[in-house]
Amino acid sequence: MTQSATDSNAGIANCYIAPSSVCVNAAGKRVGNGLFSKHDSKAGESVIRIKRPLMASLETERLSDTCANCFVWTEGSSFGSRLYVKEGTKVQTCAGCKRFRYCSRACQKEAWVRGHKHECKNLKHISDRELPKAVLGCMELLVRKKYGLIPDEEWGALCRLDTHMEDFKRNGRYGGIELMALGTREFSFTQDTFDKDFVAAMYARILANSLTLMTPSFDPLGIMIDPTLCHINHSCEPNAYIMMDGSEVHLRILKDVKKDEELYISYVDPTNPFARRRSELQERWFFDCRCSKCKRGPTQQEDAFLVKPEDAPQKCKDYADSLLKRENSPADDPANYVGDSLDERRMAALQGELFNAFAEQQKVGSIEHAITIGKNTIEFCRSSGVWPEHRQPLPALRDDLIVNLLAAQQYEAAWAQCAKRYRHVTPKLFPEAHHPIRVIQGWQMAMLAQYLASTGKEVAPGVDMAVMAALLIGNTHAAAKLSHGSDSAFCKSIEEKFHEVRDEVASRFGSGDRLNAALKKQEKLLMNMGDVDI
Ligand SMILES: C[S@@+](CC[C@H](N)C(=O)[O-])C[C@H]1O[C@@H](n2cnc3c(N)ncnc32)[C@H](O)[C@@H]1O
Repeated sequence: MTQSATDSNAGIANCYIAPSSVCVNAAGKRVGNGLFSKHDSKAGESVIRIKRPLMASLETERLSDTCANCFVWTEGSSFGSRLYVKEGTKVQTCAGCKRFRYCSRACQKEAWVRGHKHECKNLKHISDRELPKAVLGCMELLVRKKYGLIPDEEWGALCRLDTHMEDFKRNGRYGGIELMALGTREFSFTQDTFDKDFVAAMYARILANSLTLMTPSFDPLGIMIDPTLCHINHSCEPNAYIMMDGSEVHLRILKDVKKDEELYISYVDPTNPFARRRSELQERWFFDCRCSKCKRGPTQQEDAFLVKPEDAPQKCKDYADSLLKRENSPADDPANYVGDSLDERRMAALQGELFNAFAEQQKVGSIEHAITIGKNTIEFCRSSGVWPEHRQPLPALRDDLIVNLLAAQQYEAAWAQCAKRYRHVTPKLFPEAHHPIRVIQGWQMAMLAQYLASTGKEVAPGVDMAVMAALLIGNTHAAAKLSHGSDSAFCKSIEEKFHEVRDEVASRFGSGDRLNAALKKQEKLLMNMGDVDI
């Protein structure tokens, strides 16, 4: 076995593959596999560690500012919270292909040995052509296989992944796949090794099975595929999640699992309502979800309104009626389905309108415009009298609004939204203190508090932003050990900040009762700030 095979399989000893209870046919027979835990595992444990996924391919926009080997994103936008990226990190273009960039000679060398030396000259001729990430990823796999750089065992596992060709034929994407595969075969100079049907199947496999390549703060960078990771089934109430640390991929435990329990990640945003989750899973992964949460139906908090649809305020019903009269009413999209009664269709129409606003907020070019959409839609939800703070897409709208306010340097307004989220949204959506999204949000907020402290402005009466920052960094520090792992670059950077901030507040309050009282006071003020209507 080659070095790369040994490395990439280094950390899967804690799990095994066996028939899954969610992959069953109409007769109830188990027809697909899943990944199971070999031992009792506690929340925060890493049960799989893969040095690098078999294939990873960056988004076109990330090729210019991200290392194609270790995936360090040099230009990230998450306001001050990306301290795990070493200051001054830059990427340099490969002089040959002029497409990929690397942050160091060591990264360039690693990529070269892994297979880039065989594709660099091929890519050189087409350096001015934009190629989709799936094409680049597929080219990489084909070239590495052609030159014997992927062990048979791993290649076999990759080839056993479902191509979903029949599904692609049904949804009309098959033609596009054939076309892309032709280009992939030609650009990679692998016509002598693989026939066109094989390449089309591999391309389809990538589309149907890849996971999102991301930073430790969940900024999407591209796609990745790995035969081991591809055995993990989906659940809308997952007990595990994938976390990246540089090029390393970990499967970490979210909720304690017992020996022989199946491990699940969520392929989609599990905080979305029932019909939206299922529709996304069907569209992108071609299956009807059979997870424990879906089995309970649309009865969970993510499907609840503040009042029953029939009790919605008349003003809200009138507005929904105007949406129902539209030719393409959002209520007709199965992803917005709430129920068949008129009042439920009204709620479906409202929901569709909100998700459209969210899409618009993400699409518009100007930050100011995105802020206006975000604020107006949030205000609409608040005044509707039916929309809970934690029902999507309201939390997603607020998350984006915070990012945009930070980009527009409207720090106090961003803080107010963060306080609202901290108080009313995060604990509902992510009840576990070590939930990685909760940790990322806490860290972002801590950095914002630290910045506001440095301005010396009084954000609200009695608020001491330096102590607030210490409170938030302390909480994040403890939780990040579980969410990201003590050895991760992310956790180490928090650790450093934690010591720095703790020393600072200790110099003002000592380290005993006075400090605890100061922290408690700020926690209370933070809760009050979260209660303000915005
Ligand atoms: C990436 S594969 C996961 C591994 C796969 N079960 C196997 O045997 O290789 C994704 C496929 O697993 C099945 N699957 C995953 N999660 C599921 C769920 N919650 N309910 C039903 N099927 C699921 C679907 O067929 C889906 O297309």
